Amino acid sequence: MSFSQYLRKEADAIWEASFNHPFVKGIGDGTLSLENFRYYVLQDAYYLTHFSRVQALGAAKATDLATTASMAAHAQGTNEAELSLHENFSKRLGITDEERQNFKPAPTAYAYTSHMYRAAQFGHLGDIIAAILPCYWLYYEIGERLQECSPEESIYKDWIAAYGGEWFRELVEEQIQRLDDIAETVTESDRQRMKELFITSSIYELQFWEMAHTLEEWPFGNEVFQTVTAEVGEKA
Ligand SMILES: Cc1ncc(CN)c(N)n1
Repeated sequence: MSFSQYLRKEADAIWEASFNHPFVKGIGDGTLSLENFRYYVLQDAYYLTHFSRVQALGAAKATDLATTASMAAHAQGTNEAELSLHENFSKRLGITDEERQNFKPAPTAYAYTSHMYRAAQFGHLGDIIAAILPCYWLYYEIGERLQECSPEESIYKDWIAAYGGEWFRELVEEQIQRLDDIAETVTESDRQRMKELFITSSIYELQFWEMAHTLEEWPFGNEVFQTVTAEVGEKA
């Protein structure tokens, strides 16, 4: 069994919980409220901005130029494909510039992106791929499972089409192969750490649906968070 197949098996119960989450089911059958999807789009734009930076950190940590170029292309792809999909959704959902400017990441979005930066800061490329792979792979499997669904809301149709599409499958397969190649050359303790990063990201993926389902907020209000984002110059 390849390392990626092993990780997929270990994460199976967590992924099943994502497949069955009311937010995901609601996209498929069209019952998800647009208020929740709107909240998700704002949080996900923040998430993807940082995801793209982590991909770029992966490019910097690669030990050969071909991998650097490929990881940099992935970072650009996140920007061009996924963030532009969100641009499109934002227009259709009437998200204003003011809303974007006043946006604050919810606790889960902040924690998940911080987790990925942690992998990038302390790990090697294998750690980065392990931490970002559920983001690719889980969404692809969700897109595939929802292919047969035909929700009335066109935004949900477009979301399903994007993640179940061929372009996304190729990206996912490339990163799975990269993880397996790296896993063959590293130590058992590296593989154990990579597994933990993969499982933790899988849990955060599940939490991300829950965050959007409950419109999660900071316990003492977003103001507490204002200084943190201002200090590091974060933008959604
Ligand atoms: C939280 C999250 N995870 C994954 C994806 C798919 N790249 C996404 N858009 N957002």
